[in-house]
Amino acid sequence: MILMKDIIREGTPTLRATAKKVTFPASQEEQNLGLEMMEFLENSQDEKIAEKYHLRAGVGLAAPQVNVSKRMAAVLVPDNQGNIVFKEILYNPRILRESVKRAALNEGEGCLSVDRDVAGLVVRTDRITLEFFDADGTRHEVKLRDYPAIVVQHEIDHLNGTLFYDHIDSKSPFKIPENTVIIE
Ligand SMILES: OCN(O)CCCc1ccccc1
Ligand code: NI
Repeated sequence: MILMKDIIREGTPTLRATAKKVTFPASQEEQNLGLEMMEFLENSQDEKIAEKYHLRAGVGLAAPQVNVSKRMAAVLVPDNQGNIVFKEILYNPRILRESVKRAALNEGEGCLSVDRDVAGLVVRTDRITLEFFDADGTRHEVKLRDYPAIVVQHEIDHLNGTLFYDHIDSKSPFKIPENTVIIE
């Protein structure tokens, strides 16, 4: 199982690298990694298991975070009632369309690879059309908005070596740009 010790932190080069596309069908190793990343998210969101294994709660995990520079990520997004609204293992995720409207989480963002709080709004796209492939190479296209869309953008950033705080306006971190919805 993936533990916090397996998650690389700032300063580890892979976190700033551009990850490589997966070719299909994904190898057994790539399929196992996808499932292990999803298992980590489920464990991290289970109070008892998270406490037992000292896991930080995560709603997403990208392969570069476990030092594998491949374009794959797992997302497990709950709503405010704890019901899962988006659960996928994404291979070669790609944003096809972005709304003009922007969105940011009211409380900012964090990252399992960043062991410090970085305050400020992370302004992203409110609605996206996402293309991704599953382990068999089957193409999927889904429309996402608000929190699930924010999480997917955070994970795709990891595949391009971008971290959430790269988006924060250091001069005025809490300024709300035009046409931006704040998500509680
Ligand atoms: O890369 C995933 N990870 O660092 C866990 C945190 C994910 C995440 C946190 C806040 C907003 C969007 C996504
Ligand atoms: Ni992250």
